[in-house]
Amino acid sequence: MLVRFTKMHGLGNDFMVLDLVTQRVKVTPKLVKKLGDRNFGVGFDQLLIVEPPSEPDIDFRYRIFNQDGSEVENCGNGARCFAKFVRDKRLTGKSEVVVQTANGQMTLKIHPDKRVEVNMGAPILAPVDVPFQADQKATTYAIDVPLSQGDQQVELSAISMGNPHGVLIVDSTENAPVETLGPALEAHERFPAKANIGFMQVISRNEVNLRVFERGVGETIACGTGACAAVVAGKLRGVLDMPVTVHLPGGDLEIEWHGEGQPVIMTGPATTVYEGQIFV
Ligand SMILES: N[C@H](CCC[C@H](N)C(=O)O)C(=O)O
Repeated sequence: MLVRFTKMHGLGNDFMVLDLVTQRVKVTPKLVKKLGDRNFGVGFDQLLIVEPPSEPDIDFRYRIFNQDGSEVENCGNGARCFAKFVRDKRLTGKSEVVVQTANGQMTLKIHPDKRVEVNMGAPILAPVDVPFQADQKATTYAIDVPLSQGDQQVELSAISMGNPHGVLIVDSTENAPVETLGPALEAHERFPAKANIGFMQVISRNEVNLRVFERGVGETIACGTGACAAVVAGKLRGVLDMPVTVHLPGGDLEIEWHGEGQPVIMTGPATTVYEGQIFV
């Protein structure tokens, strides 16, 4: 069967976007891995699925699959591309849409300058809900990491933006141990659902550099939920004021968060690269 798709990216975090409002495809982890393969398929960090809503007052259902086939709860860069996609494809005439994800909902707004503002909802900080194993909620946690060169203890924040994140502060993102600590922390036993791991360098009270080792993918050149989690961690640690410019290898995001119970607001670009068709 021939299926239409759109290739998009948010700061280089790249996506295959499938409209399952006007098409029908049975999405399985096996199919996701085949489509995500950069040699044998389209190739992407995540597959984004646009579906009709299953609840009132919701415009679309937004489903996200990582390149490894795992279905996940949120994707911030993908949300901006989702907003652009449904507008460009005339699946909606609205410039502000409400989408339902696996465990929440978000509001996506397209600005006149084409940047997309996403109300990501409030961060989740209770360890049990991240999920992260800890006796009680804290701003940071000490965690022992088994590495080939011997155990290392690191300090990190554990935050959910619908999906789980661990955030470390490093002196420099340039020489941060992303390749070693990234996979070790992604699969750490204290993150029972695994986690995305952010390495944040604080440049000023309103500016950070960030690299993210993403769950189910590896290091990506941008991570929207990772940028949100990093700003939440920085504010909780008293080192950031709002708004914050987050410099990712793929470009910049503007993030704003005004404290517990408040939503995180992320603003940034969304880009369409090409339209395609593929046999599934
Ligand atoms: N790898 C993430 C999903 C994609 C997040 C990222 N691409 C973003 O922009 O937020 C996870 O397993 O939770």
